[in-house]
Amino acid sequence: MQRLNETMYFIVNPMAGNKGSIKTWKKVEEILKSEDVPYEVFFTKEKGHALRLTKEILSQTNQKTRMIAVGGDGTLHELVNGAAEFPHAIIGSLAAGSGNDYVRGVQKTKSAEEALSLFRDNVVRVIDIGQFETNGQTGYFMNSLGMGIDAEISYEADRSPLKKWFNLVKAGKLIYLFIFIKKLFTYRPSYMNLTVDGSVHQLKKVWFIVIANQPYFGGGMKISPKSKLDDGMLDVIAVHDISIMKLLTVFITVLWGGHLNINNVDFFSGKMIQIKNFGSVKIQSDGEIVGMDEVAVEVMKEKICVMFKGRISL
Ligand SMILES: Nc1ncnc2c1ncn2[C@@H]1O[C@H](COP(=O)(O)OP(=O)(O)OP(=O)(O)O)[C@@H](O)[C@H]1O
Repeated sequence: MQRLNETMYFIVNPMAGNKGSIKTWKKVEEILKSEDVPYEVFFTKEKGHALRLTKEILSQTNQKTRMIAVGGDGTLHELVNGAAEFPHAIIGSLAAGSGNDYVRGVQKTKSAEEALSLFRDNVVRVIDIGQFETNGQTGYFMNSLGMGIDAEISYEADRSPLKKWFNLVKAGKLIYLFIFIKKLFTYRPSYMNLTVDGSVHQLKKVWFIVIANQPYFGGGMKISPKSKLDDGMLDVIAVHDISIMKLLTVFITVLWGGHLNINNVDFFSGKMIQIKNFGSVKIQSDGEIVGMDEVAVEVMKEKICVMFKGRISL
């Protein structure tokens, strides 16, 4: 059996959570020091740096190695993409971003202290992830991939000068609500072909299609309540042919997962999924924009090892 590398590796995105990640890291570093836990820390300098650091660290060892993202789902997304081809990687996260759906839906810890104690206990499991190909690029997602208004909101929120102001008054998530309301009146739902394990669904006026590996997306919305991390399947939620008022109902009921009872909120489950949009719309993967209009997704069964608290079957 492979030995465990005693050193824990932390990759901190200093910009995550309006720089709140630094505060989280300092608190955790104090505990690590006071308890003599071996660790190394790296601070990212730009987008893409966490992925490169993860590859560099993992290529220098073949011992089982704990790689921990300190940030939000964007930082975790980079760690997963850097680690996916290294079977000795073990993934964890200290929630310090604005969404933190990975910690909410996969790792299931409620505080940094609890997460740290989980990392030290080293309770692990191997889970599925999604692999996508879009516009000639491939990558992985841990939480979900979406095409439609969700990706357009992500894109605009990240670039909005208002984000800084919402963050300053500690209401960072409100930028997404603000842009959602704006998009309700400007976004044009489009025609999409959705193929799930060979069955083609021609959908009109699609607001968005999300392919989920775990229940949560968008910072706490229970988009796919039935998703399991180890079933070798991905779940697909397609919202189409509904009025703006009904879409608002979807965005309220999704908070507890009640949206699946609404007409034209369709649910599918499959291993290979393709979406083709007729028009021009963005694609997000764990909240990061990865492409446009056409994507092929496949489940990678039991691809990655994560630290995990909770029941064994989700
Ligand atoms: N040093 C850095 N400077 C700027 N951006 C960075 C840096 N390190 C990582 N990033 C990028 O920051 C983005 C946001 O990271 P993350 O999701 O972890 O934080 P967040 O606060 O939850 O952000 P958001 O509210 O945008 O989701 C990611 O796209 C990541 O690649």
